[in-house]
Amino acid sequence: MADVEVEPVAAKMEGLEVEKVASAPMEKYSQRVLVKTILGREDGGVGLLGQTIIVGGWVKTGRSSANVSFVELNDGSCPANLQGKYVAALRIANGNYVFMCPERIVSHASYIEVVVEPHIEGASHVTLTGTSILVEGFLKEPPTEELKLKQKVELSVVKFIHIGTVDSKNYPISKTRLKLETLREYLHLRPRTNTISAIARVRNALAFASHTFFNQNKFLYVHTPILTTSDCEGAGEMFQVTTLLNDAEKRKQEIPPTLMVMPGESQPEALAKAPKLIAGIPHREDGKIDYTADFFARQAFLTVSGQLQVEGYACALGSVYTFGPTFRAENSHTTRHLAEFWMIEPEIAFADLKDDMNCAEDYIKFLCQWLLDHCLDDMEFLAKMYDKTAVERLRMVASTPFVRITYTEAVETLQKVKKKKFEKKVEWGIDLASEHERYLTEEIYKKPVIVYNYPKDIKAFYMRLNDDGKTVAAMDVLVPKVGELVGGSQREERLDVLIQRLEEMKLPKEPYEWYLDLRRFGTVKHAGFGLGFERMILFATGIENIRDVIPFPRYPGRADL
Ligand SMILES: NC(=O)C[C@H](N)C(=O)O
Repeated sequence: MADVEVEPVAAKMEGLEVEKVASAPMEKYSQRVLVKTILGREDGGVGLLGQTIIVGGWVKTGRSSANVSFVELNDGSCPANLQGKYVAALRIANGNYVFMCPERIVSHASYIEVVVEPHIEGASHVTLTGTSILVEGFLKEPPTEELKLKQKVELSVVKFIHIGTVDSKNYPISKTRLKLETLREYLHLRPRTNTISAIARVRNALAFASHTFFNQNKFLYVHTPILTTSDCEGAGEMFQVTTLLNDAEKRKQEIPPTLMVMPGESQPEALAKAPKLIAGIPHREDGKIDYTADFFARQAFLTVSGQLQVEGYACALGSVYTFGPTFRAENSHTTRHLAEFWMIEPEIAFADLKDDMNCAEDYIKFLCQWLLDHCLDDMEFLAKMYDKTAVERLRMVASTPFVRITYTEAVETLQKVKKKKFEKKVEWGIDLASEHERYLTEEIYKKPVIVYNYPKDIKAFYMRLNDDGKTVAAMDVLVPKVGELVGGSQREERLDVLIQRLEEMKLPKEPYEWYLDLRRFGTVKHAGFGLGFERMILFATGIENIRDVIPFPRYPGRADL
């Protein structure tokens, strides 16, 4: 509830019945009522007639003539929807009603008309797209029956509390429909668009749903580090951390010896060359500055996955998960890769691959159902604009058992495909490419597919070796539109086998000593997976490019803003 209850004086002035008005609460920490608080009510705001309220937002579109001005005010609280828009519409007039886009607004209380008498100060400054306004007015009934069909309440302006003008010639997003690609140039302004704001709400809902799912199932949320020396995937796709302390003076301090690894060099090779300090800067024996040791004279990287660390917590607390940004230094320019992306990684003690697959399937279904229950307006808007099948897909995924096939079966199935020629030939042992993954889910099974028991040579060292000696207990969840959504495995809990796997893969043992401890001291079978959060949003919304589903995408060449 608001601490400030505005007296409905203006309503009285209009001769409205104001004895019994429900109140539209102001935001607790903001000086306005959200449009959603009014229009999101079941009665479309009727119970609030007579209330004096303050709304605030940014003008979406506006028009004015000699005696009529009209703007749509977007406060970001409501989804655009199929019938119209959840925006406040401002009309400055004392004459007849003017509709902005009547055909778009059908029988739905999706925006508020805000009527301003011409004498109101500021009335002529509020129509430009991008203008911010905070406006006080009272809710009244639209004057005609026809209008009442379209909206239940309108706001009659008493005064403008704030007007933030806009330099409209230079406002980059003043056009109503800009391509998503163009909007990427304005990452700071694009959340004002219907699409990006809908995606932001879907993203928020999926994050909340994730925490809900894992907490309901008694998983503990663990924060794993961003800076680490552990290469979880052992693939060397890590970004290195350097400091801006290039000034030798600043470095004239005792810096401990460090391990130096140059590109193309193994850690043992690097170890063989003892480090030297010259003017406080770590130098290699060959005289070159050791730029790799720039995290206070040690190496550090941005994490590729929180898995290894979260395993430590699983091996103490049972079921845990981590959720945070992860980084991959792949020079990928596809629509499905980012250099910085978010991953949700549950890890379960006393669990095997089957438990892992069950958990992943239940979790994905839960997310889909959550969007249907909590975000349908946004989902329908996105479906209408970008992918007609998106909502249907959510319903299908939420209610249909996923297909489960081994990698070997997947390869055999793909080899039988006559209709399509794959760019990459399907042979046992290959890493399935996106074209194969999508063919399985979109053409053959038409639903999510879990492929498990992959060849050990294409998977990470930590995955449990199967009895056949050729495959590991890994699983990927593949979904239509996206391909791989989840990757996970049962972990190798046997110390000797794990050491052997590290050796086979020519990975140094030393950096993983702490990880091996988890097998030395009270090892248990355990399993986990990682769900690429942005890929989940792509899959849910049908948006084509992953750069549009994260607020500030980072990809090769793009880290500004
Ligand atoms: N937690 C996981 O199993 C995810 C896996 N480490 C990956 O990055 O794909």
